Amino acid sequence: MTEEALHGLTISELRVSFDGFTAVDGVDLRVGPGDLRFLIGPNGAGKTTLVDAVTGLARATGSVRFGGRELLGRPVHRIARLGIGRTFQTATVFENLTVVQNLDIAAGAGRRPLTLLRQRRSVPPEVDEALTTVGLAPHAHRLAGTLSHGQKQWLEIGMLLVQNVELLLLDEPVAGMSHEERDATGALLRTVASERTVVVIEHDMEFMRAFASSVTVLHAGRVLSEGSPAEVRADPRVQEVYLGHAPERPTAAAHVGEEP
Ligand SMILES: Nc1ncnc2c1ncn2[C@@H]1O[C@H](COP(=O)(O)OP(=O)(O)OP(=O)(O)O)[C@@H](O)[C@H]1O
Repeated sequence: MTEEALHGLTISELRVSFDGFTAVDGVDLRVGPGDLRFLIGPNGAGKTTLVDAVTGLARATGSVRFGGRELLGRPVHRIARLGIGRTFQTATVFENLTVVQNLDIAAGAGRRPLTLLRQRRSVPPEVDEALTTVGLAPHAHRLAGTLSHGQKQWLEIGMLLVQNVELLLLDEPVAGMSHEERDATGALLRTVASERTVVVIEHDMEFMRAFASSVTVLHAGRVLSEGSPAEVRADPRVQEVYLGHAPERPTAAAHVGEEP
């Protein structure tokens, strides 16, 4: 098996229905390692449901393969053990523990709770590395509850890194961030994506244009368009979905995602 076949994400004919309503309607998606794929689309397009299906939270039919293994049908914790991790729009960190303790707990999922909480003399190397990667080394001993919204998101990404997650699925990681935090997050995602597979659900089109290496547009549970940020911006179908009408001039494509 090639390196790419081993680590890429391949979704085929994915379907998720809720009481007869089909939220994800036959999606095919291929994301290779080293890709920073943005998943965009209007509200209700099925983005979160797709990620729920990949991570075992939503029952689905079709196929989702990662690392050469089928994920559909496995329980959530087994999917996590295969190196798949996600973040939610609201960061889920332990607010009363320090940054380094949060990372330590994530890194030592198999260790006993008391061992984890005991004060350590030194920081494990993978925790140290994650602290530096996500830019939280200067805040290592701060309580996570005192971090800014953006810093909490970075901590969550760090918690995935210390678990050796190879496929990261991030739900609107820059929502509510300042411009500086957003740029720092983009740079972080690029670093992370150079060694892992990263899928980002996003509504922030400016952020997408600045940092995506490829984009998939979902609409009504289906893939509407796919390509580079420039290619999807130039796609009249994408314009129509976002603006409610086809662009009058090709240059209007520059405004995908902005209010008409
Ligand atoms: N548990 C559920 N039960 C019934 N319908 C659901 C459920 N979860 C999602 N849906 C419906 O499925 C559709 C897709 O929702 P989903 O949250 O995946 O969209 P989204 O693209 O992530 O939207 P947003 O950008 O607003 O988060 C919506 O119509 C939603 O109401």
